[in-house]
Amino acid sequence: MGGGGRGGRSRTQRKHFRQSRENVWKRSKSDTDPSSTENNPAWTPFSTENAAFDFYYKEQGIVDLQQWDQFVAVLRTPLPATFRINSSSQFSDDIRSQLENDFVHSLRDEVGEGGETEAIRPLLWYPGNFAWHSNFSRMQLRKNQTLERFHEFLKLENEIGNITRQEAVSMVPPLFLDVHSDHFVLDMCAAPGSKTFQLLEIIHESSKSGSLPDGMVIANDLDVQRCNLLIHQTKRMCTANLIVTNHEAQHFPGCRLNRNYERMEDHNIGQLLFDRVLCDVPCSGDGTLRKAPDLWRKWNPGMGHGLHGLQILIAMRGLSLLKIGGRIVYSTCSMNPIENEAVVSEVLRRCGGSVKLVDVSSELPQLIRRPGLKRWKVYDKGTWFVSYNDVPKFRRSAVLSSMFPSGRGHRDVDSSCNVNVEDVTNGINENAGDGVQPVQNPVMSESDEEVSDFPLEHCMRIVPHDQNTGAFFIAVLQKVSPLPVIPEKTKIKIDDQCVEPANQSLDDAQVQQITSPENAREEKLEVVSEVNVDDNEPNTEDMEGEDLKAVSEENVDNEPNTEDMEDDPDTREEQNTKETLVPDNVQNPMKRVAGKRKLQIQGKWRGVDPVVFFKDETIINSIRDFYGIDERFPFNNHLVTRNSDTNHVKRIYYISKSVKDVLELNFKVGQQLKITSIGLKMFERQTAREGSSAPCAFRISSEGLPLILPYITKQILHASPADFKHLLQNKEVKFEDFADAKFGEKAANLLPGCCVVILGTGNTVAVESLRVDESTIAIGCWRGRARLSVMVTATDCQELLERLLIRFDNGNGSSGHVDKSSNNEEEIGAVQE
Ligand SMILES: C[S@@+](CC[C@H](N)C(=O)[O-])C[C@H]1O[C@@H](n2cnc3c(N)ncnc32)[C@H](O)[C@@H]1O
Repeated sequence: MGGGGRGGRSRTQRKHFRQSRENVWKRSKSDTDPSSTENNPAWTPFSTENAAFDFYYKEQGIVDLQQWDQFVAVLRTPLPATFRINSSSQFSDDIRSQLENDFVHSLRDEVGEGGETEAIRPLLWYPGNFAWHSNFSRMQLRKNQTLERFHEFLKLENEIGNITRQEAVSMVPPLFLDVHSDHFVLDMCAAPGSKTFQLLEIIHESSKSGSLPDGMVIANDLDVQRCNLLIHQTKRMCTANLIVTNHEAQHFPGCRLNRNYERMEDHNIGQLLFDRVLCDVPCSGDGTLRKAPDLWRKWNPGMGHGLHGLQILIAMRGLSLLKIGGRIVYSTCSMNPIENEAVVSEVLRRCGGSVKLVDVSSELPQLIRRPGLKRWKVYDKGTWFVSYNDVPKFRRSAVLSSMFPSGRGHRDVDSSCNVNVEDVTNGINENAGDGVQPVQNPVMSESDEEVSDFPLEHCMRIVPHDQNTGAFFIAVLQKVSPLPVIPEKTKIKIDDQCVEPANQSLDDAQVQQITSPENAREEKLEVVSEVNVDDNEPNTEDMEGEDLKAVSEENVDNEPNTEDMEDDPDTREEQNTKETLVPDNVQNPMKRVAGKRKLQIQGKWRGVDPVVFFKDETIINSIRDFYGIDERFPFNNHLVTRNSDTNHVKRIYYISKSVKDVLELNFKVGQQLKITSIGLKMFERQTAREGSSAPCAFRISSEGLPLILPYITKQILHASPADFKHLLQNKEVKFEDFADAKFGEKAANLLPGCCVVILGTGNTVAVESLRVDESTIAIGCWRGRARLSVMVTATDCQELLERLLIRFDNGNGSSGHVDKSSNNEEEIGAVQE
């Protein structure tokens, strides 16, 4: 958390920021002797002392002074690693039983002192006990040999998507959103996507095999590279109900049809409004000090001040996009009241009774939380202010009335417009910044200390020493009526600094579409290419608040080994995706420039792959016929591509009805949404080098298989566990080498090309009559001239083998280990014959 805002930095600021980070590392490494600390879990190369921090938060009273020592002592220790089982995974029960029956005992025996240590245990407050706490820090998991098997398990399951490594407190906000499977949810600041993943899990939880929930999630983030991380994270979920967008949350498009259009057209949605909004805003991130100890050196009170204005704007935009009766959760991983209670108060003030703070004290009762603060002060340049009245005029551009409990004075000053979004987005506010050292004798202003009139005790503060976590702030708000209307004449300039008047709000339910500055910046060139996400996943665990490296744009998607496949010219082109500058006056921007990739345009967004409905009947019919796809599986308007040249389509994505409705609306409103990723990769162009005798040019992707599986009637085989395992272990098996000769024969009788192999129960006679349901295990294969080859990644093979071994427990001593040697690290493909 709190790493937000980098997207708005200028190049020079980014350079300074990088340099200062590097200096922190250099300084701190030379301060310490790594050899003596290597295996010490408490070791950190950073000093965890910061006098300004103690001074500031003691005065703010975020914890009772009697508890201060305990609070900071815990804050200075490394954070225990926590993780969550994906509740919608078909393997969630297997994983849980593996944890309970194996790891709980083995880890306790191995590392528990005298056996009493609870090495790993479920977090009782998480519904269904899907979330788990370990007593080991990330460093311990990496370094401690006895934990190796557990660490490997976490890494593998995380990669597959069966579990997500995520900080415990970061799991809390989505739980208070009360999401239902038919909800439209907006995750405004979503990257790297751990909460988006949770939201998707909830939406998918009760879906039956082959059906999709009615709801959907739009995950938005300002930062393109972080968006790519999010796409990678959520790809593990295999969902057709997700759109990823790339906007400034405070300017998120309204997508509202005008009234004439509404009358003329029979459409599903007239405006993009949401049932739930998650507003996990960029913040100073001091709640993550336990996992990001370098923050101790950098921390100063100004970090929070600098983000306050942006946080209000984002929350207000979220509220304006929320349906009446809908819920919004505002959260930060900061402990600073200026980013928390002050923001909530200002939002309530602006909404004038149309929004209420919800008392959720009876929800998740096992989660220990503390009430929000009702009183706090504002610290600026050596002075504590208890009221805005005492702030000298020359400091009023940095110290805003909205920062105070009463918010008094905000009507006199256009407070939010005084905040430079560029600065606040960066977390750098020169005016508000303070030195690290506290002033020895701070001045206190004269006025009486203010107390908020709002029921801020309904906000939740989670503190580290209550349940051995990081710190978090959460407020749950409900929109009970339309937001206050803005009189026509006060619909003020909408520029980078200010979306709305300081004391009034734009409600999309009432106000016609606004022209956001972002919409106007059509010329912004950012290459966001179709699923150009590195499968060699950077560890996105707990990335909130961390500076992220760019994700490779090279497409190493879930493709079979290219060595074995014919080179597809289109693939080559897409893999070399790089921004190509096209002169502004170019007539047809989609035209190919010799040897270079065309500049993609998605509506008004240049440099972004377009989203196009795929309607090529010839291809669709060939796919339907080849796999015998049941007519009940809806194709019409559910297929999209990211290539407007439909003759060269490489991948076809499947979208749910909810996503389709949003996409259709987006076309009608002039493509206001800048879509980075949409839907589920369902089909992928594929030919074998052995000569493309395959009648269908498209294979089914591993992500799409679970959804379409119940509707496939051709090119499908049921294998006995022995043959299924044989396939997974060897990756390619000659037809005559299968244990079950009939199976080999059936494989040989398939049409050449992609096919699906389903794991049977062991009885070779009965397997054909098995019904496909949520528990069915199936893999994509390639029927070549003489053999079957699996078309899933080595990691997936390994995971499936482990599951098989646990399920069937055949006791033959086979390790089930997959030989990765003949393959590219990630991919297994149909092998040349
Ligand atoms: C606290 S992190 C979000 C963590 C995320 N919700 C999760 O659980 O993985 C804040 C995010 O806000 C993004 N951000 C910063 N300024 C933004 C803005 N103006 N609009 C949208 N996103 C923004 C940052 O790129 C960052 O990814």
